[in-house]
Amino acid sequence: MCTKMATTDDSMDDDVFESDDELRGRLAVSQRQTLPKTPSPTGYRGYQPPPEVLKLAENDILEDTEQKTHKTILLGDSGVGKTSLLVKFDTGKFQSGNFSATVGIGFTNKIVNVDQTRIKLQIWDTAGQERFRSITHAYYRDAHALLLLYDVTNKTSFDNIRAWLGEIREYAQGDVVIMLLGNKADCGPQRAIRREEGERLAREYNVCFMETSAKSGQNVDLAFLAVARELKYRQTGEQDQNRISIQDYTKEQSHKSQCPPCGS
Ligand SMILES: Nc1nc2c(ncn2[C@@H]2O[C@H](COP(=O)(O)OP(=O)(O)OP(=O)(O)O)[C@@H](O)[C@H]2O)c(=O)[nH]1
Repeated sequence: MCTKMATTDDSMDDDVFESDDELRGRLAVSQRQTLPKTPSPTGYRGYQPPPEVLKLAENDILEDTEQKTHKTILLGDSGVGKTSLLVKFDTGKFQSGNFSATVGIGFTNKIVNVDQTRIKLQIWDTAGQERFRSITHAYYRDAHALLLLYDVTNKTSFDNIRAWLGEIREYAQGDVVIMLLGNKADCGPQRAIRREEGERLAREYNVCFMETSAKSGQNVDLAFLAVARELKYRQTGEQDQNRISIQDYTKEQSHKSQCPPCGS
């Protein structure tokens, strides 16, 4: 179903802060005081990375701990599918049904292979609701990459992208990797924003663009892979020989996506 249900779950378990004492101090205390305890979709205590990720970590724990972590943040209006995209990437699953808005912020670690190098992404899922904006601003500053989502069935979420990009300019580092994603691309009949409009906006702001679907999985892995590639090659200063082919691959796979060179 493409219809966004307007229910809100004003709650967040502080489990998402377990591995980050600083966050625990900054955020969780106030939330614990004011909100009932129901876990946010990505902040659950029993979280286990998929077996292939665990295996990678077992093989070379030393290297992984020494490896640079790339802080990657999902941004966009409430209901555009940030949590769903992350859950799909992380678990391969899509949970349809009642929409429960994210409260606060939480992260998931993922390792992505880019040309025999493991790139560690620490992916933060933020709450899209306006009232949490001041919390999420604090996280922009040290972000290496931002995935900015709109919902192709929701014109307001697309119109708000300019405001989001303004905030990014204000709070994030100048060299942050930005990927614009038009999510819910599976929703044919309800579509309100054409792919070309997304592409045009991305060109205007000189950012990468793809259409995605957390439901069908379209371009979900590819979006994170493209971000990891960009981070890797920026970090090493090497030329990405496969960059062109990734863009071609994106087009061929979906006929619905485009990734102009980031920041060029
Ligand atoms: N059809 C379709 N529905 C989607 C897709 N992605 C998310 N949804 C649905 O859209 C609703 C909102 O998704 P969420 O992932 O919770 O949105 P969010 O951006 O995390 O929202 P906030 O936590 O409030 O910021 C849910 O009902 C999802 O099932 C998609 O690609 N296709």
